[in-house]
Amino acid sequence: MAGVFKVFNRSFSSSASTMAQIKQVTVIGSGLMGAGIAQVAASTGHNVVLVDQNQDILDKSMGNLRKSLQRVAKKKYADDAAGGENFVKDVLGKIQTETDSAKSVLKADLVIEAIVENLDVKRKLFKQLDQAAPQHTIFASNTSSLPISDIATSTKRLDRFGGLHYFNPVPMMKLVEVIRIPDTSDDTFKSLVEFGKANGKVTVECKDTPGFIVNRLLVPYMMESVRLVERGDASPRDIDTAMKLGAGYPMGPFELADYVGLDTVKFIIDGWCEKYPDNPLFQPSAMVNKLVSEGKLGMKTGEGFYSHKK
Ligand SMILES: C[C@H](O)CC(=O)SCCNC(=O)CCNC(=O)[C@H](O)C(C)(C)COP(=O)(O)OP(=O)(O)OC[C@H]1O[C@@H](n2cnc3c(N)ncnc32)[C@H](O)[C@@H]1OP(=O)(O)O
Ligand SMILES: NC(=O)c1ccc[n+]([C@@H]2O[C@H](COP(=O)([O-])OP(=O)(O)OC[C@H]3O[C@@H](n4cnc5c(N)ncnc54)[C@H](O)[C@@H]3O)[C@@H](O)[C@H]2O)c1
Repeated sequence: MAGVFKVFNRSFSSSASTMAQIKQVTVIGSGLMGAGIAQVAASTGHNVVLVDQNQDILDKSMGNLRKSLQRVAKKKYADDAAGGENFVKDVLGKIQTETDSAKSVLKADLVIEAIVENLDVKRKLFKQLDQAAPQHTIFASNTSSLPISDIATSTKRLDRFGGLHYFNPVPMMKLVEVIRIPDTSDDTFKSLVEFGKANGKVTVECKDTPGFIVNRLLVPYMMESVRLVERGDASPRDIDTAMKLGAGYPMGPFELADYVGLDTVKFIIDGWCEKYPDNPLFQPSAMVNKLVSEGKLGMKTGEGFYSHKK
């Protein structure tokens, strides 16, 4: 057993460290995850540039971000409304928006990518960023399921590349998975761990393997739940009730799939099935495919396994 744990017990020499302190963060993609990451980074004192494809998307994201911040403030400053308002104002003041991704990284210590789960699109983005960003800038992807190495090889900074995997909703979920590829330097890895901690999160380390820790367990569980329904064994509602009351999960698998986004779930399972076609845990589902083809992506479109229309 000792050998199994060996890789995770590396010791780092702090005296030789050139570990960068991360102050300026660029978050690319202002969707569900990017907006949450920007919110948490700014709430913990970092200056953030939030990037998306156009200003309309960014304006909508900033609106969602403000609402989320107000929810946090309501709790944090329960008896101090003015303090809560100042908190929201201060955090928003630390976030700039930008539509030009090359320009957005000019001063960045760290770039966190949270765009669509598509390898070619991510590689194209990082190749462009690699030419624009300063030498010291660390790159990280928030990918749910793609190999970090496959994304990193689009750049010439493999030693300054890693994975930072946050969870949805970012302001509430306490975990960040930190992924290193064989070329990630100790200093880069340490900086990523420190950044996760500076965000107020608990960090865990995992090798660059499909789904890292959480999704490697969670996604097959969600797909197996769908297969229960496809076989006619139980309804989504009953499965959700069973897993909440019988296993203590905060959401059942169908509520969670709608929350994560069925498009994201489909991207993940299709990608793994293509790469590992013989793994029975990585098989796609006709039911998920149909919902996605109908544009029923879960909470973000108002309908998925459930209707979320108000
Ligand atoms: C696929 C990817 O790669 C990986 C993933 O991300 S997998 C998904 C991981 N996430 C999960 O498993 C989430 C499971 N669900 C949960 O933990 C909980 O249901 C939850 C934290 C989302 C919501 O909590 P819950 O008690 O069920 O609901 P709710 O009453 O709406 O929220 C409780 C409090 O959480 C806070 N909250 C929830 N969402 C928030 C957000 N987006 N921003 C700020 N605060 C939020 C609020 O303070 C809220 O209190 P409020 O109602 O007074 O505003
Ligand atoms: N949804 C989740 O629960 C979850 C959790 C952890 C990780 N992730 C991962 O995070 C990433 C983002 O997921 P999401 O759920 O936030 O997606 P999303 O669809 O909500 O947001 C993606 C955003 O990226 C923008 N975008 C796309 N291409 C871009 C480009 N070239 N430049 C700038 N912006 C671009 C889109 O306009 C969109 O606003 C994915 O890799 C996903 O797998 C998702």
